[in-house]
Amino acid sequence: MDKVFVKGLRTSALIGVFEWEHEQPQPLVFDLTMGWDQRSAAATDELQYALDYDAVSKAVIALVESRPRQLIETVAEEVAQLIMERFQVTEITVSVSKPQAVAAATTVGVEIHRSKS
Ligand SMILES: Nc1nc2c(c(=O)[nH]1)N=C([C@H](O)[C@@H](O)CO)CN2
Repeated sequence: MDKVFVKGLRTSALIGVFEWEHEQPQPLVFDLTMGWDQRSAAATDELQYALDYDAVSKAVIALVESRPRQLIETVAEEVAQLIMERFQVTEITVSVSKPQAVAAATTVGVEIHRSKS
């Protein structure tokens, strides 16, 4: 299937298992790859037939910054479910990186893939 992607989407989140992590926001960075048939958008040249990556990005930032969570797995799943429901996406890969989590690593994170069969 065709894809629409968003890479390196920066958010500021209260995220982590430690108490201080719920007081001090830290960056979470998202890579999203979404299945989307591009033919209608290409044939009409109209945004209404495209998966609007700007609207997707704003929705992800609003969701991530809406409340504290412990695990990045939780936020990855919530992002996948939100995009699938709100934007009628049937297939998505969500990668979440937490660059300040492990001092010795450039970044750490999780990646999930969800699809509606
Ligand atoms: N698989 C995960 N491992 C860990 C997480 C997480 O969200 N998923 N979180 C932490 C802590 O919050 C850590 O980031 C603090 O540095 C540890 N392991």
